[in-house]
Amino acid sequence: MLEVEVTAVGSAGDGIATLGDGRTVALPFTLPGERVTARETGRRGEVVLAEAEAVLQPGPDRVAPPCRHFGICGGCALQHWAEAPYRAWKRRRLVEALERAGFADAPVGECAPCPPRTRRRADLAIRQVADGVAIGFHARGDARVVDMRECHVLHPTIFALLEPLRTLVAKLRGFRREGSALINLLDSGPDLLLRTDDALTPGDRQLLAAFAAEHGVRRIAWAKGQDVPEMGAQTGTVGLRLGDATVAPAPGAFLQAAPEGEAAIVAAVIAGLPRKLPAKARVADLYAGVGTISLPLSRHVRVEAFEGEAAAVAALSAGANAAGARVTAKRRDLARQPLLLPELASYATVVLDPPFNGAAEQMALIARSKLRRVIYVSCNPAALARDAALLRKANWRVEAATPVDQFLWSPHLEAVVTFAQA
Ligand SMILES: C[S@@+](CC[C@H](N)C(=O)[O-])C[C@H]1O[C@@H](n2cnc3c(N)ncnc32)[C@H](O)[C@@H]1O
Repeated sequence: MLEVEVTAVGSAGDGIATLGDGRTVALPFTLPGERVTARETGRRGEVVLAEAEAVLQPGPDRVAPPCRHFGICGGCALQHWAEAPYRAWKRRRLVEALERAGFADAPVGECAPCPPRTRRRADLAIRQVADGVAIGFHARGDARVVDMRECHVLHPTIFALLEPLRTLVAKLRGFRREGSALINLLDSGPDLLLRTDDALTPGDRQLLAAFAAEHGVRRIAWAKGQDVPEMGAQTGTVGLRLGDATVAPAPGAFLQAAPEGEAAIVAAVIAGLPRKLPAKARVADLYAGVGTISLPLSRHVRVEAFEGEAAAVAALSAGANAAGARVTAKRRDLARQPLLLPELASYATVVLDPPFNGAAEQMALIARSKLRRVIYVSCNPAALARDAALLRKANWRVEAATPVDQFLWSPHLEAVVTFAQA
């Protein structure tokens, strides 16, 4: 048994303390200023992992977590922390990422909040359990599924589908032991991608159709395991408003996790544009998805969007064309075929919003380019630090940096950073 004083919160959201012999110990659900007793549970590299047994002296910023599943559910790590220090910690994560890249004293703004119950995209696990069907996020640290009876991050429209989904899945012959439900809340209502572990029967398909009609779900796509999804039931068209266009994302398409987060990202990107843009100027939006950034950006400037997924390119092109938006979308694998120096030179600015692992190949070229300005949207401070270090070496500076708390109560951080040539 250890007795330690917690001094900080680390990047995974765990309290951090230093042992007498100088080793670092990570203690989930503890906070700075707390004295706790703890049991050692393992190692992560040099770090000792431990679970707090008792909080001998609670910290000044400890609050009652609102959710009954907190501590068990893997969705949230920090509900026990008061809002102001929690948000200051999220901002600090961006400060530290930029410091690691070599940008000390970067102008980092306040953290843009996303309120509870605004998450519009949920990837939920489904399991057969002793007394029925469980649906929810995975438990913290293991593969169990938390059968969510409340959730303070999901939009209420998504949460309201969970109980009827339990009933539906329990009746499906095509469900045996496990599956998943990816729900995107579009402007046309919830859009469901259901995966089960066996083939659907004709009776199952009727059940899906009845579910869609009863619960206002315009489209249910279905797949066995990781197969390509097929249509399970459709009662109408799906749509999501982006800028002046309406797009129809494919089932399970990437969307920013919360509309408030999306609005903060788009506002920070637009604020990062050069003040004067010639009439013929073009901006490249890399890793454009269905056009979350391209479409609102096209109100200000002509946009060329690049994206690796064919379905996203098709959705973006169709939406942009129907609305007459100034966006052309092209499919391109930016890891294998990053934009080359002459291509980069043709843009007034490049915006990029890469996946979790960042954009090493593309950033190496951007760092060597004649571009004067790059706006980087990041969902992973570690990848941002690696990618930004390439710009630092090439003498760029940070003009603005905005942390966005898109994943409330989790350790994840979204950020928008505008870099300019020094
Ligand atoms: C974080 S999402 C951003 C999407 C979009 N900007 C948005 O805000 O909705 C990353 C996008 O990068 C795409 N992507 C991943 N790897 C890629 C690659 N090698 N080349 C091009 N696009 C890729 C994904 O399909 C996804 O749409």
